[in-house]
This record gives sequence, C-alpha cells and structure tokens, in this order.
Amino acid sequence: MDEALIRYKDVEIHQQELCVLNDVNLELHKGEFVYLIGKVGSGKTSLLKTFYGELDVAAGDAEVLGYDMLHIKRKHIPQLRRKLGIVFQDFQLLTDRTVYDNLEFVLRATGWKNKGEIKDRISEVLQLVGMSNKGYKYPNELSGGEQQRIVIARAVLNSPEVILADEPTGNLDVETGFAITQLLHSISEAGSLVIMTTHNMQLLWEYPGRVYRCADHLITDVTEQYSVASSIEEK
Ligand SMILES: Nc1ncnc2c1ncn2[C@@H]1O[C@H](COP(=O)(O)OP(=O)(O)OP(=O)(O)O)[C@@H](O)[C@H]1O
Repeated sequence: MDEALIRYKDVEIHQQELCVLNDVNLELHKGEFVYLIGKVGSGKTSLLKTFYGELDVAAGDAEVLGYDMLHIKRKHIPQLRRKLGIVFQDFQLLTDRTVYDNLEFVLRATGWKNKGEIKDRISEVLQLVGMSNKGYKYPNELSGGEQQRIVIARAVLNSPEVILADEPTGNLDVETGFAITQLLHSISEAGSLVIMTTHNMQLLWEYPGRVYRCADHLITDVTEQYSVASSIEEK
C-alpha cells in the first residue's frame, strides 16, 4: 500500500486540561474515504483540528503529509494548510464577493498569478461540483447545499491530497446531504484522502468507507460493523 498521508501512533489530544482522546492509532492513505462518527463531544472535531495544526497534539507520534505535528513550527502551518482542503463551519465563503471572486481570492493568496490559468482552474472546480453557471452569484443568493458545493470547490482548488470536512451535511436536507457526500466520495475515488465527521449513519451504508468511532476517549475502527457483508450476516 502507499505511504500513509496521516500516521498517528499513541497520540493524545487535549482540550485545555481535558484529555479528549488517547491511544489514537491511525494510518490513512491516498484515495481513502474515512468517516469519523461518535456522540456529541466525543472528540471528532478535535481530532480533525490536530490534522491542520489548529489544535496541538499533546503526546505520541503524529505525522501529517510529512510534517511532525508535535514539533511543527507555527510558521510552517500555513504551508501545511495549503496542502489540505478544509470544509469547516469556521471557513465560510466571503459574503461581500461573488463565487468566482471567492475562488480567485484563494488562488491568488496561494500564489496563482496568470489570469487565464486562474479562470480555467475556477471553471474546472465549478464543473466538478456541478455549479458551472453560478460563478457570478453572491453566497447569499445560493441555497445551503449550493454554498456547501462552493466550499468544496474552494477546498479542492489546489488539488490537495487530503480533504477534511467537519459535518459537511449538517445543515442540509437529507437528499442534499447525500449529494454532497457523493461528491466527496467521488473526489476520494479520484485519489484524495477524504475525512469527514457525521452524525448521519445512513450515509455510511450508501457511500461505504473506513469508519472510526470516537467514544470514551478512544477511537476504534468499526468499519466491519458498517459493511454490507455484516448487514447480510445479521439478517
Ligand atoms: N475550544 C475548546 N475549549 C475547551 N474545550 C473544548 C473546546 N472545543 C471542544 N472542547 C471540548 O472537547 C471535547 C470534544 O469536543 P469536539 O468538538 O471535538 O467533539 P465532537 O465529537 O466533534 O462533537 P460534535 O459532534 O458536537 O461536533 C468536548 O468535551 C468539548 O466540550
């Protein structure tokens, strides 16, 4: 198998004095689609935040895209984040500019200069998320599901190897939630590692992937429980 893009060994994650997760052991690879499930407050978001350097790792060995997350310097975190696609509630679209300008803003901030190349890349990502004709719209002229597609388009602009999505279907109706998950699933099939948190168990059956459950300060691989084979055995 390929080298792991994320490798955690005996990792501990704290929120202030509270130990949220310990004994975290993970190896996540290119092209995998990974769900993080677990009750409210079980540590899913905290784990995702350690992947992009928003929350420090307290102990263990933690490697993300070759960066040692225990010893990473603050000044290297922006470099790491440029290699990740982040779909989080805290990273909303800028409301004072159009979809196109939101996307152009990110490309320019990450070093793109050529106007033609910028235009081509924006059309590609808008096409990928099925929003080709919406570039001229302002975010508040789009539905929640459409905005989420644009957030995903923004996350994939620089072809990241890893996409982190925190409850990307949280505020959406069931059907739109399925469509967004299908989109993320297809992005993983094209080669990215996609990691998403969810409370919607239906998605796990519809779009199978690796499943980790956070509970009692531990994270466990429970993929088997959500495989088609195990559901047939149960019947
Ligand atoms: N900024 C913070 N400061 C202090 N404690 C925090 C902070 N953020 C989260 N926590 C605590 O850390 C624990 C794990 O929270 P986390 O947000 O990772 O859970 P979660 O599984 O993502 O929950 P949800 O399903 O509600 O999103 C909780 O006990 C929470 O209260």
